[in-house]
Amino acid sequence: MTIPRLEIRNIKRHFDGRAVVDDVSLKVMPGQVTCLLGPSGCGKSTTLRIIAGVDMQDSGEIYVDGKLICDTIFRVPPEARSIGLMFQDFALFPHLTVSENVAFGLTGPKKARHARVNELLERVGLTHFADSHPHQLSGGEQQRVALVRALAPRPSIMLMDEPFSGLDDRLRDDIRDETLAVLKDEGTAVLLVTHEPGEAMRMADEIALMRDGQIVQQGAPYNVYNAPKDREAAAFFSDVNVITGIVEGALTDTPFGQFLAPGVPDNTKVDIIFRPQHIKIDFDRGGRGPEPTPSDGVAAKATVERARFMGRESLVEFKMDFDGTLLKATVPSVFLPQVGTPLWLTVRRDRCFVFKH
Ligand SMILES: Nc1ncnc2c1ncn2[C@@H]1O[C@H](COP(=O)(O)OP(=O)(O)OP(=O)(O)O)[C@@H](O)[C@H]1O
Repeated sequence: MTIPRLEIRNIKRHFDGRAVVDDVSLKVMPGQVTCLLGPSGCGKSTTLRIIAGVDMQDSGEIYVDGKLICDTIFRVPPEARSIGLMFQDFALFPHLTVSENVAFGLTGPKKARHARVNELLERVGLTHFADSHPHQLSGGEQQRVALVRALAPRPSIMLMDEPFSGLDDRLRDDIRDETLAVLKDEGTAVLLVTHEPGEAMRMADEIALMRDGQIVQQGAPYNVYNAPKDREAAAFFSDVNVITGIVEGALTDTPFGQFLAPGVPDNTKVDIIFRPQHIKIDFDRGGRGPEPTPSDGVAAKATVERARFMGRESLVEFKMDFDGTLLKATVPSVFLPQVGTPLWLTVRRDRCFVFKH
């Protein structure tokens, strides 16, 4: 088995008696990008600061390549951890040129340092800015300099805290993709903190979803998105629709047909959760609606409440005939039915999640 490049075990950190990081364990494999994803204040940055060595855990251990680098007694100092850091306010040194910034953390013979700086500037297309000063560069260019400055000493691990949040939207996706390509070229293990699910989905090999100081779910983006652990985990990634039902014999009846609720006791209230893109819309057919199908179950009648064009897709809001529940459906491209139009909805049953209420 490959040894993780970075492993933290049972890290805890309290501030004013409150567990801000509450027993967090995590592994990052060589060449892998793991995103620590969660809402503001859930303890992501504190976890990162502890790994970087700028904050200290109350208990727990940190290992690099299987070797202990920090517990509560033994502590390798931050500068000896072979960890690169990149934070939102990545402050380049204003009085140094771009190449001097990149060369800053390098040691060894001058020729080798020079070659490394040139190689990295070429890699991110900034060779022509080598002798410029940071203020002469755009935000995106400065961000790329910060990236290669952090990577110059070939850290085996990179810790990144919301590194793209200072960039404007149009730039961000390109910079993310380029950053990812450079990190993969270098084979660095990356732990990236973000509160944006889209960023995590785009960058991560593995997502660790964090809430209230704990990792609640961890896995490949596809799995975390398509098999959320609970309602909150589902709702962190997109809008969700919720209908409720009562369990009887491990099944719950809904206007969309029956759903399995394995292991849930009788008379328990459950939520059936599904994303707006997993609703299918069909015509009224004189009030009959479509026939049931094995994959989509039964159709339920609804009336259009509102329809908006969002660019890539249209968002249609429905009021369900059965109990007035409001559901949201997204449809690729343009679909703008009149308010009040009766339509029939089915849901992708394999994309529905049943959780206890
Ligand atoms: N030095 C400190 N002293 C007291 N409380 C702190 C300290 N550092 C962090 N906290 C608190 O710990 C909690 C978690 O902070 P942290 O910065 O780790 O969260 P986060 O998930 O990274 O959120 P954000 O994305 O907003 O930075 C917050 O409530 C914060 O106020």
